[in-house]
Amino acid sequence: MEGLASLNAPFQATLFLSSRPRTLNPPTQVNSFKRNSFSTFSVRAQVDSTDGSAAVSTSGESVTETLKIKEWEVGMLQNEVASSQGIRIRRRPPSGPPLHYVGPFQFRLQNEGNTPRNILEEIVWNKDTEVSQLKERKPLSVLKKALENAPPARDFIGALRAANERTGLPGLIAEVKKASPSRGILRENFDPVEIAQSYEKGGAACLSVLTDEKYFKGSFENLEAIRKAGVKCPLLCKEFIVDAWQLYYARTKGADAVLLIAAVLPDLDIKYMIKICKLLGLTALVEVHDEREFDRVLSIEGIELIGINNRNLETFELDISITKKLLEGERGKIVRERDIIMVGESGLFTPEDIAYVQEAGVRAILVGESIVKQSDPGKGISNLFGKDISI
Ligand SMILES: O=P(O)(O)OC[C@@H](O)[C@@H](O)c1c[nH]c2ccccc12
Repeated sequence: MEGLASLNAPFQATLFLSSRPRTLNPPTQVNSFKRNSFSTFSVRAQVDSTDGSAAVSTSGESVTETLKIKEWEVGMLQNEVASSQGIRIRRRPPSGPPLHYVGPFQFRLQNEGNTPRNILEEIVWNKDTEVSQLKERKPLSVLKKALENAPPARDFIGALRAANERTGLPGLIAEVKKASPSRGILRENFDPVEIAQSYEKGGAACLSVLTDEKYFKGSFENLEAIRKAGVKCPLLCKEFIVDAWQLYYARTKGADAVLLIAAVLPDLDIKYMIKICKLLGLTALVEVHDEREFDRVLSIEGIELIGINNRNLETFELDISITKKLLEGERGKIVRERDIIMVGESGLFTPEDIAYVQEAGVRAILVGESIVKQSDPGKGISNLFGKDISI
């Protein structure tokens, strides 16, 4: 039978036999964990079983178990809300997939519901775990104190507008990027501060610094070091934000802007996070990849900066005509009327690419691979634009 991979019965069995009341079992139907088949029936089944457990349990472990089941229920309901907004990326329930029992054996079935369906989902699930661990070490109260010593936030959008006006070309957000899951290692000899300084000299308006370690080989140390080295370009913290705590964390590390990905965050989360960004002086770059995400984001009040990612983060497919397609017609008109700055992201390599996305309506671009791979990244900027934009 497929999926009995993580059967860890012998060890768990002792635990189970010694203290676990049988009535604590979460619903055993495997399908109930699948987002789309999460039926009212299965909710009721869990509630019944947890109620039952409360009645019989006196031990601490039972209470923990009950809480875990409740957390799991909330996680599933959050996924339902996200799904209704067309978000395909599911959030992992905080306590992980439910356990199943056969006699004294306890195991987890690997199935569609508890295995990430694509790389973006895997990254987000991993980030959820990572953030909950970091949060324990640095609770919000600690971060709020640390904010007092954070360097002041700088005007990210102002820098992009100024560069666009000065050069007549899209303002450049140059990305300090060592690797990516789709391209592997981009640069072996990677000195983040040197790269950042070279970008600044080459005429970048802002910088983007990847902070995800596991998939992009980035770090918050890189962000902090670049800020501390005196680089004047405002800094985007390029992270997978799943929790408002990360906004505070990014600010304490010297970020001036953060990325919010519409494929990951439901509308309410984006609205809430934009409010917190404003409180902290952070600029939010909200990223979209298709019409539905773009429409959702356009309906949110206070949006000033939207990125169109030409790369699909679920499949890695790259197509720069996405920027053009999304800015055609009514959406482009709304953007111009509201003076929203659009950023063309990913897959830009040549002066022709730049001209193409500029023609489509972007006033800024976000570029990593094509410039970070050059031995002199600052010169890479001149190659990208077909001219020196530092003067
Ligand atoms: O290296 P490229 O193709 O020039 O892409 C840069 C940037 O757009 C890309 O890194 C990116 C855009 N949105 C993201 C979200 C997460 C991780 C990475 C990204």
